[in-house]
This record gives sequence, C-alpha cells and structure tokens, in this order.
Amino acid sequence: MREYWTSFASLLGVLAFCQTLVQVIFPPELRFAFIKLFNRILNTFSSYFYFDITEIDGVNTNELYNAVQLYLSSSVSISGTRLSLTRALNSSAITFGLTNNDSIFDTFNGVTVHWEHVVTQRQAQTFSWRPLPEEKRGFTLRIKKKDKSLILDSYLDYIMERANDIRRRNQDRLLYTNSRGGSLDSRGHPWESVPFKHPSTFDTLAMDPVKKQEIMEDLKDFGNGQAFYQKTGRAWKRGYLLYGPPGTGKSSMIAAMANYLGYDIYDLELTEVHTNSELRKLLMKTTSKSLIVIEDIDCSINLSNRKKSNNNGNSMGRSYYDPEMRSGSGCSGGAGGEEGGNSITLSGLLNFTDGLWSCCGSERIFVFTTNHIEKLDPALLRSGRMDMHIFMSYCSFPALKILLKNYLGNKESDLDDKILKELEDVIDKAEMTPADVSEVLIKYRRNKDRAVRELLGALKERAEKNLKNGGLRDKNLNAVEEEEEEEEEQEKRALESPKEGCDCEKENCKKEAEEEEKIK
Ligand SMILES: Nc1ncnc2c1ncn2[C@@H]1O[C@H](COP(=O)(O)OP(=O)(O)OP(=O)(O)O)[C@@H](O)[C@H]1O
Ligand SMILES: [Mg+2]
Repeated sequence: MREYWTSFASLLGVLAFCQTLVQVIFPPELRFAFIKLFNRILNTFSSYFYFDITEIDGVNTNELYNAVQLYLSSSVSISGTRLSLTRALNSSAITFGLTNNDSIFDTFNGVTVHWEHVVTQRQAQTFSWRPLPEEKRGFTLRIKKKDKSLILDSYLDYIMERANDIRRRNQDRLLYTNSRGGSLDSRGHPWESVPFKHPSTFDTLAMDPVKKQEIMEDLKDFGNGQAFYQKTGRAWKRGYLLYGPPGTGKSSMIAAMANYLGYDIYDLELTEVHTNSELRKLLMKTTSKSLIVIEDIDCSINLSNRKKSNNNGNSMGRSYYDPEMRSGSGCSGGAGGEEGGNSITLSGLLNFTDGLWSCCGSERIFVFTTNHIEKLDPALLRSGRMDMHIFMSYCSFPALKILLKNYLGNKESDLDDKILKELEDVIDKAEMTPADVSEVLIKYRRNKDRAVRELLGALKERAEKNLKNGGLRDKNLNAVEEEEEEEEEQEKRALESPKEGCDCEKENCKKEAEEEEKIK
C-alpha cells in the first residue's frame, strides 16, 4: 500500500513538473495550441471516441442535450447516491438525473457506452446578445471506436424518440383551440393552449364493453403502427366519426382517447376559420401524436353545396332523431357559404383530412362528432377519411352497469336480482342517455338504494311516455322526413313557378295565366 502511495506521489510530481515546463516554455497564446495537439495525439492512440453535447450550441439551446438528460433520467441503471431532481413547467411528474460531473454506463444493442455530465464555470462574458448561464453544461459520450459506426446514429435517434415519449408522458396533456379567429400569438402560432385535465377514461366511459374493447385495440394498433403505415405507403393517420344523440358520451370519448394514447387535443372551431388556406395553416401547426377534433361537424360547415341526392336522408342507412332537439342541433350559421361570409368549403375540409397536407407531421387522429350523421356528405364518411364510425347510443344495460359501478360503487352482485331484471327490461324502452342516467345517480348518490329506486322510476316513466308517443324516435324521424319532403316540394314549386313576364309553355304557367285572366 505504501509503495502504491509513493508511486502516486511521484506521478503527481512529474505531472506538476510537466505543467510548469509547458508554462515556462510556451507563451500563453501557444499553450492552448499545445494542449490541443497533446489531446489529439492522445486521441489517436485512444480506443474511444468522445462526443460533447453542450447545453447551448452557439446561441441556441441544444435539443439533444435536453433529450439526453431526459433519457438518462429514465435509465434504470442510475444508482448514484446523489441525483438531481427536476419538475418542468406544465409537468406533473418529477424526473431525476445526473448531478454535476457524475457519470453513468448505458447499454444499447449490446454495446456499452459511457456518459459523463460535465459542468464547468463559464468565462466572464464581455458582451453577448443573449446572456448565457454562468455554468457551462454538457454531456460527454464515450463510445468505443469499433462500435461507433454500429450504433451511433441509431442510438441518438433512439434517445430522441425515448425523450419525446418521456416528455409527453410527464407533461400534462394540452388542449389547443383556434378561438382567436385566425390571429397569431407573439410566436406566430395560431393555436392557444391550456392544460387538459379531463378525467374521462375508457374505464369511466359507459358503453358496450365489446365495442369499447374494439375501439381501444384499434387505437393501440394505430399508436404502434408506424412500421405498418410505412410499409403500406399510407399516411400515419386515422379518422373516427362519433355520432349519436346529445349526452351519449361523444366528447367524453374524445377525452378518453386522448388520455389513453397520451395525445394532445386540437379542438378546431371551424366557425373561426375563414378560408381553406387558413385551415391548411392550422393543420401545419399541429404536432404529431395529437387528436384533431371537430365537434358537431354538421353545424360547422355549410353543406348546402352537397349534391342534392346526399341531402335527402341517410345515405349510410343509419339515422336517428333527438327527441329533445337541443338548441345547437338546429345548427344556425356555420362556417361555410354566404351565410357566414366565409369561403371554407367542403372540399377544403376533405383536403384537410385526406389531402397531401394532411400528411405533414404524423401519428394524428381526426375525430369528428355529429348528432346527425345523415346530414353528412358520404365523401366525408368514406374509409381513409373516417375509418371507424362509432355510434354512441342511448344507455344500454351493459352501459348502465358501468354507470352504477362508477357512481355508486355498486357491483352487479350488490344489486337485488329483481331490480336488476326490472332495470334490464326497461332500459332499452326508456331511451335515456348516459348523461340523463348519471344525473339521477349524482342526485341520490349518498343513498345507494334510493338512487337505484329513483333511477328505475325515471326509466319507467320515460319508457311509458315513449310508448304513449308511439316511439318518440320513429315519430320524430317521420316528422323530419315530412319536413324535408315539404321543403323539397317548395323548392320544386319555386323552380317551376313562372317568373314575371315569363312566356314559357309550362303547364302551371298556362294555368296561372288563365286564372289571372279569370280574376281580371
Ligand atoms: N357514455 C358515457 N359514459 C360516461 N358518462 C357519460 C357518457 N355519456 C355521457 N356521459 C356524461 O354526460 C355528460 C355529457 O356527455 P358528453 O358531453 O360526452 O356528451 P356528448 O355526446 O358529447 O353530447 P353533445 O352531443 O351534446 O356534445 C358527461 O359529463 C358525462 O359525465
Ligand atoms: Mg359533445
């Protein structure tokens, strides 16, 4: 041991002597060049490559530095006794990382590399447009020369990807809106964002479990489908159309999708978009891994330019009518056509979802919602644009069981068999939305038995009312059809009626002329 210390002291002595020699022999301006040359000679004989990744690259922040920091924070092999903890803005998670001048080994594709977090004091600045931090921070990656070509590029790509993943997972979801009506913020961004904290998940969503599972699997396949989309030459995007009466969970489903995939939401207010090119610009400013949502699509765009045949009824063979016709269902105004003074068109919207521009960025999901699928143009509904059509129905028995569990903590076995049977018998006839059912459950939730009884009462009452009205949905659907027929008839009459001074040979022109003659 003593010998070891003696040799160590001699080595230090030699080094100190060399340093003094360098200082004496080389003037300060040559000293730096000498050290560089010395390092270069050392590197030539070294079996390693070293890569410095500094925090600030010139005057710009180096994205790779931040990515490495995040990546290493997730590394399972971090085992030091001192770690740095950070919580970023808009993040609810705390990440830990290497402290100053600490180091760590990492393995990628069977190759081991070494990372060192290097922190030094920055030399006093004379003048700079942008004040730099006092500390100069960076990571040094040491990698064996023979391994460099094998892994360097793919390793760095992997780090960037992992870091983005971690960032997204740690960061709160963001909800973007374009409600500023086309004006840009100080950074030239057309979207405004707020943290998105909707608690809806697929667990809380009341719907048929088989359908729910199918949607979840579809979303998962999409999220993991990069290679598939690449291989098949398809843009990595998917469209979902959610349709059904108000209060059946369309918006809740969107929130559940975003929470499930960890995506941000872009809530596109079409009435605030004035031209097709503005729509395209908005699309270009969305990030990947996001849901682009247009709610109540039938109210957002004027579909009067659709072909007549599409206007008449339900081209998809599905239709329903909301008995309580909420105020929004009338869809006043809209973004399109002369009424709103906007020139955004259906074809602009189709291009938005499926044109070449829709492929800028990737991994994006378009979600449209509507209460009236029959009003939508088939072009909008076709596969490739809206790949999956999801009908959000009135509360079914399986959905009711989910609501009872969520709101009252009741399992199926907790409920009396007789009540359960009664609920099952009446639920479909009642045609109550999950929103209506939840309202009853919220009101009486402190007394579970009463809540179930009250719900049963409300369902029976609604079922009876529906029976008396001869099935509200059918009745109202007929009313809509009659109204549409009447409108059509009026349009036909308007087309056929003679204009002033008309001298055509049409039958009704002749008749009217005769009548006028009689009156005279
Ligand atoms: N399927 C459902 N599962 C769980 N909760 C639901 C469901 N449907 C509705 N709700 C409850 O009702 C409320 C309204 O639902 P939501 O806003 O999702 O309906 P919607 O279909 O989007 O209605 P609208 O067509 O009017 O926009 C939600 O806050 C939610 O609590
Ligand atoms: Mg909604």
